[in-house]
Amino acid sequence: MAKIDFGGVVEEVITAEEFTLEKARQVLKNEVVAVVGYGIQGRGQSLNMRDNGINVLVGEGPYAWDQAVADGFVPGETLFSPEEAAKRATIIQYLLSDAGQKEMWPVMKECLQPGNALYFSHGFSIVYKEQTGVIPPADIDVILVAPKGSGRTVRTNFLDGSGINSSYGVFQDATGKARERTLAVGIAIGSGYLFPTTFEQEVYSDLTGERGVLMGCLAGVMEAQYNVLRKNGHTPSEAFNETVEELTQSLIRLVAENGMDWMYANCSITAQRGALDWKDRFRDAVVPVFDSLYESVKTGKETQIVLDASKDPNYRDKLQKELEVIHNSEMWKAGAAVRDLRPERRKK
Ligand SMILES: NC(=O)C1=CN([C@@H]2O[C@H](COP(=O)(O)OP(=O)(O)OC[C@H]3O[C@@H](n4cnc5c(N)ncnc54)[C@H](O)[C@@H]3O)[C@@H](O)[C@H]2O)C=CC1
Ligand SMILES: CC(=O)[C@](C)(O)C(=O)O
Ligand SMILES: [Mg+2]
Ligand SMILES: [Mg+2]
Repeated sequence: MAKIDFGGVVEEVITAEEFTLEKARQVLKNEVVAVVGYGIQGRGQSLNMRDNGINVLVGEGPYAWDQAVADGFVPGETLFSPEEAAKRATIIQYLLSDAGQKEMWPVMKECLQPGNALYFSHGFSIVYKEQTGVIPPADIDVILVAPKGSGRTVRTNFLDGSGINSSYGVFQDATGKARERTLAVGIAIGSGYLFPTTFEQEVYSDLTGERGVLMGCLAGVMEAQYNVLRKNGHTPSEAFNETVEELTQSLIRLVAENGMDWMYANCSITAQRGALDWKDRFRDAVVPVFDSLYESVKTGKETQIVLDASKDPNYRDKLQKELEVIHNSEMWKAGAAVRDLRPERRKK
């Protein structure tokens, strides 16, 4: 276990160099892993495990059955209904959508055998058990590996050799092997390192992060700035370039490469001075929003919103419409035009 100093706080992380793929294969050699739910995470994780030589079954309904077949899973051999896959496995990766996990739980519960491991990639079902009803029997392991990125990236990073970071946790250790099983699966799905968490810390931070800086806040502040520029007479190309394109094509890459100060260090004095002054104003302005977001996560209000929305049979159609509004907005149509003009795309 590597002890790593994260800005003065020492944490123990598991790297793929310490817990090697060879070791993961050894730990999992007598296990059958069923990935129940061939969605965004299920697909990425099962393909990576299969490529890593793990014995993987997929459990899926009509929703993504054809995709699983197209990816080489064979009906009756490596592809089954969710119940059948779960019954045949020793480690059950429960990767239905969070609302789907609640819905299917009465059936799934009956498929679990003593000594199985029930695996999640989110603390949602377990932590909000009053709302989901997901209460596993005492004689199984309940474990978590939560990749910190989209399932799409879990796969593409695996294919380009870079990997993804994941958090891991054990909620219930019935076999005495829960931790080892967790780490083995974590490495097998393509994690470059695994940092420790609990189901509760994972779900609180994840729900906050995606509603906040990673997705909701990011989209909101981009819209706000774009609209102000447009209101003041700037063209769409200018407003989009100054709000999104320069970020994704230049500045955030510098942050990813070497940190925030590196990005500042590589911009003009003019930009540095102004941005450093404005940074604190923006931070202070959004603190109340983030406080109320965290509260809404902790109290289960966000959970209820997700569960209620997913119950609507028209949810996917409604989502499609919401995404179309974004897609068809001037800002994101301008974005499409700007992306097509990137030198490397024009060369094709
Ligand atoms: N999407 C992502 O990249 C990430 C997802 N996670 C977690 O991984 C788990 C799986 O999430 P996703 O891959 O996004 O799931 P998803 O939305 O892609 O759905 C996975 C499967 O769930 C079933 N399903 C979907 N909606 C359903 C419904 N309303 N009722 C019954 N079944 C339904 C379908 O069989 C589908 O193939 C969740 O716990 C999620 O929070 C964690 C990290 C990132
Ligand atoms: C990709 C990820 O980890 C998210 C944003 O938390 C999610 O899709 O739930
Ligand atoms: Mg996440
Ligand atoms: Mg999430």
